[in-house]
Amino acid sequence: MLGFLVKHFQILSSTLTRGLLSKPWALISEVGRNGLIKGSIDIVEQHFQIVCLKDFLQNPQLHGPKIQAMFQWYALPAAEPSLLHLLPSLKVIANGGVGIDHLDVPYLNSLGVKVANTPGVVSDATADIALGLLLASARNIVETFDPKTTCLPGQLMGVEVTGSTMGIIGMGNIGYKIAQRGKGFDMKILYHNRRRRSVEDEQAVGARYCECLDDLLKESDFVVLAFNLTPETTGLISHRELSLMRPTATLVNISRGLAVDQDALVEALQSGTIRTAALDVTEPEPLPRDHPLLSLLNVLITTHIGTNTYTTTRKILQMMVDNALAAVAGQAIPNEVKAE
Ligand SMILES: O=C(O)[C@H](O)CO
Repeated sequence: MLGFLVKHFQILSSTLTRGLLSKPWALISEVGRNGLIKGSIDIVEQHFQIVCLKDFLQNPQLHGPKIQAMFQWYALPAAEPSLLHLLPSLKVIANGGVGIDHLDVPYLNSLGVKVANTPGVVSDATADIALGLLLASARNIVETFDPKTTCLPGQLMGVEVTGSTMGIIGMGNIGYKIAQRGKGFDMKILYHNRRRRSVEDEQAVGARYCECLDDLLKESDFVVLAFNLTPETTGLISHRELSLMRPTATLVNISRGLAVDQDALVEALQSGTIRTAALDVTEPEPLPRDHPLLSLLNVLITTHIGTNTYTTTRKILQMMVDNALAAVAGQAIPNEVKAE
């Protein structure tokens, strides 16, 4: 009997040591955006004890000193500087997604907090949305989504995607995936990027490098923004750039709302300087109900859904966990974002 109890006590204590008790604490900014993260949160719970921001804020003294990692998503309450003093043991902010424009990396680093993101895994789903927006906008898919009516010949005419020219600004992982998809539509691909891609990369998708952004704007039927938001790219597309685009052109934005001067865009859409815009990102998100962009018929807006698939969300969460575990263990973080 004694042997039985000792054995079970050993099993129980080792389970507790490996399991619940040994799990580091993590603060999670929100659980449940569209239920997607909620459905995948088990990935985090396997390795961390989590406390939601809302619960944490009710009693910050309770868990604050224990929290070593913070899981963060764009468009959800970012790590407020005022929060950070409540988290003296914080080692890492593991961001879900590739854009980290909402985080002040040098400041966080100066506090001893590292930042990590999830490049690569977001690219396919985000490129799919870019093409989805492009197609929907070109062919009036949303405007004509009414099975009770028939569109007569000559009404709501779209523009041809096959064989058209797509200019991609920002040819990182996501931009390149967009180019691959464009190739499937026999599109002529132009791109503008800080660094030119290799000749092999260009040949694989038939892309031509435009060192001069103006050339790309003038020649493209579809201009797709796929760059990271930085001080240099903030407001990159404004009055002058829009005026260079074709009156038949569409602007697709899957970057960040601040990449575009929205007032200039409203004017360009109202005056027919460009045909349409299709935006997965706006500033702010969501737009206030009385925002002029929402009253225009030639704009299509989705709600920052670039990465919102079950498959991609799980991949993102797994990568966030791997980044956070490495940071907590004091190891090299696989996808640390270093201050420039
Ligand atoms: O930055 C990204 O990867 C996406 O915008 C996710 O939010």
